[in-house]
Amino acid sequence: LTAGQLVLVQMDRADIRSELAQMVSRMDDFTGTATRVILLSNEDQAPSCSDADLATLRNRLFDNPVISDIARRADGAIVCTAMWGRLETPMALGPVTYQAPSGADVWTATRDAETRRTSPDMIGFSRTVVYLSETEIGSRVRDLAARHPAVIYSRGTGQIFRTVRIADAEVRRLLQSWVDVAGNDASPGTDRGTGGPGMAFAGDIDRPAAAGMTGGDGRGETTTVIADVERACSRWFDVCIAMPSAMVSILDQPPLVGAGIGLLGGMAGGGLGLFGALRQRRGRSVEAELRRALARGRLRLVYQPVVHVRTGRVIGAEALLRLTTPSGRDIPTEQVIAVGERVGLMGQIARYAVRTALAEFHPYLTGPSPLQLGINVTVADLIDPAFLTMLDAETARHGVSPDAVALEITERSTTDYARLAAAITTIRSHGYHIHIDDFGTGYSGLAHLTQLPVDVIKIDRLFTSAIGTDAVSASIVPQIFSMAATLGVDVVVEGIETEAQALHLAMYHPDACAQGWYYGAPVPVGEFRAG
Ligand SMILES: Nc1nc2c(ncn2[C@@H]2O[C@H](COP(=O)(O)O[C@H]3[C@@H](O)[C@H](n4cnc5c(=O)[nH]c(N)nc54)O[C@@H]3COP(=O)(O)O)[C@@H](O)[C@H]2O)c(=O)[nH]1
Repeated sequence: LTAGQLVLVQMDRADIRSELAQMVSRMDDFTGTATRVILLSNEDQAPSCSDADLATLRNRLFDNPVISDIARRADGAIVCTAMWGRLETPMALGPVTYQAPSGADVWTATRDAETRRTSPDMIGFSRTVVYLSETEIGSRVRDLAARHPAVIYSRGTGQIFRTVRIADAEVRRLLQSWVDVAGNDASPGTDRGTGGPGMAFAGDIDRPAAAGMTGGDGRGETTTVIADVERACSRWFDVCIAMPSAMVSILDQPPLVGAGIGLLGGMAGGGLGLFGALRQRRGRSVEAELRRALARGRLRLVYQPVVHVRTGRVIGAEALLRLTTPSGRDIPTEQVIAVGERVGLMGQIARYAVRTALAEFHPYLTGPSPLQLGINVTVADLIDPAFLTMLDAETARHGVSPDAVALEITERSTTDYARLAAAITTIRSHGYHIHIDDFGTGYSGLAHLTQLPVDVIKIDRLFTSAIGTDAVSASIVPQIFSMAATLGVDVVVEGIETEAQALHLAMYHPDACAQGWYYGAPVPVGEFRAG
């Protein structure tokens, strides 16, 4: 086993402890705000869901950006919310994921593996349920955890609430077992748990689950193994955060390297207890494909028409990324974007998309009746001045007016709304448009939307799939339209698939624009028809 095959990444413990302390203090902020809002709302005098009650809840919502909605519950169902008003059909609350010692019910964020959509955390006590803003929490946690993976869990029960940059199910399971062993005896405050990783390590090292340490398939993949963990717990709430403080990356291992790693783990004992193996073969192969495709210009774009509902006229298009492997396998775009986000390639993807889209779609963006092209970018791109410089250069190069380009914000988080709002203002002053994508799933907090000077909101297909049915989510669509009218922004309805949905739109929202398979699937530029 040569030294070159093992890289030990030992992070600075002092750094990690200070980062943990900050994270715990942020968590205390969120939970403290949610608790205050719940207690205040429980004491309100007006009857639940009366006009006066909803008005009070709305004011409270505007004042608390970490909350994305405040709801009243009765008989295990949400009956009204500050954002959506009284629901015609109460929305049943699923089983709680955790009951805090205080008696509060907690539903933790769930992420749909298929759609990658995240539902927010909710905390309920008595008649009030607050929805924590996924955007706020996610971005602050991601901020602080930018350099480290982390797992957030209950000290009382060891239940994992959330993992940050720990995607592999196996590691989650192993962290869970570490939490089970070490979590219960952690003392409050930002001190290191006394259980220590060695305890879990002892049980895990020989298990087949540690297969990452047995050498893989010898094709030279990298395996990362978490070797040691630091953690800190809130003094006030039942929440702890654990971060790996040492990781071992095994590079280009020959088939028998695992034996060596096992030996190293054995020698290091509790101090460097190897207690988890990360196998990310699938993720890594998508990453490798993505990197190769970016380097060789093999990423493709397809274009989906956006139509004006009343006239049926194509008024624009959205550029959507496609990755096909040399062997002809299409990798789902959701997966490509997830990997791009995880490995920090989104900036490159956005630049690639801008250059490619303007180069191949520019004939539709110039001339007497230019279309408008939506290009997906992240918040990080919007606030990067170099991105705007590149965009200006590319539009000028292809003779495209900035007015024909809309940047669609796909990332569901931001670190700083004031900064994002300032960046949006600058970009719009150059003539570009800003669209909020997937409205209803991310930036849905009213308080946030009013801070962002955007041109269009695109209603997520999650809601439009219910159009014309009796589902609760269908009743949300008219409310989004009235909110958009109040804010003076236009609406694009996404995911229209059927004639019935299109007719419904034509009847009730004829001046909206829409997108979906009914009007046209995403196609390569050569197959795009504007007429
Ligand atoms: N940052 C970037 N994100 C990108 C880019 N290209 C795409 N994306 C985002 O990836 C997500 C998945 O996109 P995709 O698989 O392309 O799916 C899009 C459409 O194909 C699909 N669609 C369109 N019409 C319908 C429909 O009628 N029914 C239905 N079930 N699906 C439909 O929806 C996706 C469009 O989503 P949106 O962007 O929200 O309008 C997606 O989140 C993309 O945003 C990229 O270059 N950069």
